[in-house]
Amino acid sequence: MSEPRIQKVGMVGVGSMGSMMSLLFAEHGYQVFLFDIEQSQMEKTQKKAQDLNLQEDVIRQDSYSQLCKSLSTDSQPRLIVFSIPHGLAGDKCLQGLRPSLTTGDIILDCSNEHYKNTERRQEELRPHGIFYVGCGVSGGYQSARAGPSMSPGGDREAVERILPILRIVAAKDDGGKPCVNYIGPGGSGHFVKMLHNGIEQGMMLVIAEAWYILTRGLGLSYNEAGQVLYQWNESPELSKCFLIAIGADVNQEKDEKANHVVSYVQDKVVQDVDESEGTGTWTCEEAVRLHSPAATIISAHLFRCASADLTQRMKNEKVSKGTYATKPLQVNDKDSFIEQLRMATYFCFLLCFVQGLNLLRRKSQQKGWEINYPDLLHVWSAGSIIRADAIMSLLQPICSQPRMKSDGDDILADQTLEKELSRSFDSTKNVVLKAIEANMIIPAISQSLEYFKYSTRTELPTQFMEAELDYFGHHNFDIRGYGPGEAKKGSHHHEWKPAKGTSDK
Ligand SMILES: NC(=O)C1=CN([C@@H]2O[C@H](COP(=O)(O)OP(=O)(O)OC[C@H]3O[C@@H](n4cnc5c(N)ncnc54)[C@H](OP(=O)(O)O)[C@@H]3O)[C@@H](O)[C@H]2O)C=CC1
Ligand SMILES: O=C(CO)[C@H](O)[C@H](O)COP(=O)(O)O
Repeated sequence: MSEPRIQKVGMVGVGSMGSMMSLLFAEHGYQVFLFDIEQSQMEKTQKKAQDLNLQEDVIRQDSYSQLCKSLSTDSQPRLIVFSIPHGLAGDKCLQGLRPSLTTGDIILDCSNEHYKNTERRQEELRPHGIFYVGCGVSGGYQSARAGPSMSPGGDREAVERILPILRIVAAKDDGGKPCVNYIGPGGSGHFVKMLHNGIEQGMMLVIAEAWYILTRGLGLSYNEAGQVLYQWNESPELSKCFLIAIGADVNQEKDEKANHVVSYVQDKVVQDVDESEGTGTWTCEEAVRLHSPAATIISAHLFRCASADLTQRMKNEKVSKGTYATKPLQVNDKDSFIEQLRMATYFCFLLCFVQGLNLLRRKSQQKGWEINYPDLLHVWSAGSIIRADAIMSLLQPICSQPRMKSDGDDILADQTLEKELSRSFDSTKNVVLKAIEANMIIPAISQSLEYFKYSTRTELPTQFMEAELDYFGHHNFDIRGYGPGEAKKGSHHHEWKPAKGTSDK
């Protein structure tokens, strides 16, 4: 006998994302019961539902228990979707819901939650037969309304039960295939979304630096910079790249007084330092813990943190008296430099994905998640913030190789990818050279270049560092010429300078 079809959805948290998802579910024929600790959010959502003639199906609730009662039918399961801040909010929601939850109920947490919280909650609820699915949702509030990219992870049986609904509401690729797939057990769905946001941060800084070079370095007007980005978005390497497409819009947008909106946006990103969002910080923590050199992603995160404290930057600038101020870029041929900048953007975007996927592979191996990478790339191929048609098409076959599943080489060892990176390498190098001459701010572009160089070379300055480590710390080293050896303590020590009063150690 087939499972009874879920017809009602509980939505906890109806802010930017939750309100739009409520309308999305309602539009697809589900009855949606809302609960938010902020009354005004429920009112606003109901108002929007009314405007869309969906008021019958978007119903406000006064408590967690009322919500659960309204969702009850003769046939299980009940589905409750979360779209709330990370951490404590999720625990409070569960505390409120817990007395009303019964066997078979499914919580679908569509918030950006730390995967360890997800796994803790799964453990707590599992003995009671209650399922907790951690689901990444990407695409911002516009996609939450039109159909987001979704990455659910947790108990397979529970995910299979709700996949039919998710397939209805999720973004669709050009062939109409829903951008939602089962990611894996435990907290893998939320981990994957965290990583998506890490890649997103890297890409966002790369494009922000390119914008800075175009406008501050080459002196393009916002309209002209917008035109360049529109063209890039149609170019073979960067085709249909969401962050470039919206970057073009951002440059063109004017307010009612015909001023460019972007011209008065303060230059600081604050959600990492006020901790309203955690995914960037968590990605960096994971990269460090997993010894995975996600250089572009980490540099983007640190840069955002530095940007947030404008007061301090102002003080620092006063001390340096503007000595390091940005200067116009010196280039002979503007158009050909813009083309080099486009290729540099491509180079760095590719490396954001490489760093993210390599990190995920390490985590997947550690946790035994067995992530299906082609399926994951498909999830990100429409609706998501990091969607980028040409890059996804390039990565799909690379990520389909069996080595992605085993403890094999990293993605950088792939020939096809190497071809793409090597043909954009010189452009990137020239952009870095010119930008540095002009005191441009390019942490993501320069770190991408450095990451690529040190990841693909066999002779590194660590030769000297390892010698110094052995000099003062007796840390040992491997001998050159005898193969790479393993990533563990070498067998050789040289007595560079015996400690006081000793002739040997
Ligand atoms: N905005 C975006 O583009 C995206 C956001 N996300 C994630 O989705 C989640 C929601 O984001 P967003 O909609 O932007 O956030 P909002 O702050 O706009 O909405 C969250 C809502 O949840 C409410 N809330 C907090 N605690 C509880 C609780 N215990 N019970 C019921 N409601 C509660 C909040 O109320 P109050 O304001 O009073 O705290 C608020 O109204 C976050 O985890 C975010 O990281 C994911 C993808 C994209
Ligand atoms: O999850 C998101 C997009 O995918 C949200 O938009 C989130 O707010 C992005 O913020 P951050 O870059 O700080 O993680």
